[in-house]
Amino acid sequence: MSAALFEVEDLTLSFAGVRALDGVDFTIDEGELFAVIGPNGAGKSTLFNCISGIYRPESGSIKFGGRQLLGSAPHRIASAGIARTFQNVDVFPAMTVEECLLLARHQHLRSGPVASMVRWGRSAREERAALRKVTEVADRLGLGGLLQSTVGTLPHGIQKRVELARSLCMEPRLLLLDEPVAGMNHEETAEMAATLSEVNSDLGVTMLLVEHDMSMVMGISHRVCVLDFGRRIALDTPANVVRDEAVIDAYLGGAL
Ligand SMILES: Nc1ncnc2c1ncn2[C@@H]1O[C@H](COP(=O)(O)OP(=O)(O)OP(=O)(O)O)[C@@H](O)[C@H]1O
Repeated sequence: MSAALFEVEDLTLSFAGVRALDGVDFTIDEGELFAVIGPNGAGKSTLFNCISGIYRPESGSIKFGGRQLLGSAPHRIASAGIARTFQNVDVFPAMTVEECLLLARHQHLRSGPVASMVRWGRSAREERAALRKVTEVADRLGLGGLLQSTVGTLPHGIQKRVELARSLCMEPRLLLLDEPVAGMNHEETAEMAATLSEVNSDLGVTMLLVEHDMSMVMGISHRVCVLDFGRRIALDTPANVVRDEAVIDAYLGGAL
């Protein structure tokens, strides 16, 4: 890990007088697996929506690779190298896994529509490269044998994997993971945690994880930021965060 890849400074946003984010600061290093936790209503989704350009904060700064992201449209933020997954599975149920992943990959194809239709020259090469990338990502996530399966017929845990694969096909430098194990059983959760760890360490994808499953968060994260009522109340290693008095109070000792 070296210089900070991602910097959030003094981020503030209110909804009808409720401070959803109140002067939040943190940085994420290149290669880091960084988690944000907090009780319901702490501001985690608001933070994600500010980073992906869906909400515009009242004040503060969000920098990625030194570049200011505030004011950029969501598609520009995505093409800058920030991909995200959603709390609820957000995949096209009628598509095959392969089609779903190719669609994500198409963001990287530079050929115009005419060349794409006749599939020649650069377009044909890009198409082959896209298929190679999709197959490589699918194999890594254990989806290699399911490329021709229809997404909507697959179990929830596998659909969450397809969603992760889709975001990895975009080759992000930063991956925002919104509750990646929500609704998963114990076994699926353990498998997803292992996959995220591998993707982080083997592919070097920097990750910002929001998750309620504390044992999963504490097991795979390098550092954990804790929000409560929109304020950062702790930022430390998992081992120190679980001992932090303010964190224990915010969770009433229940979740940790
Ligand atoms: N679009 C909105 N309009 C009004 N209030 C909102 C909106 N989005 C969030 N809030 C409020 O902002 C605060 C933070 O909500 P947020 O959804 O960010 O919390 P969270 O930590 O993601 O919670 P959860 O764990 O339940 O998903 C809450 O008080 C919430 O009611």
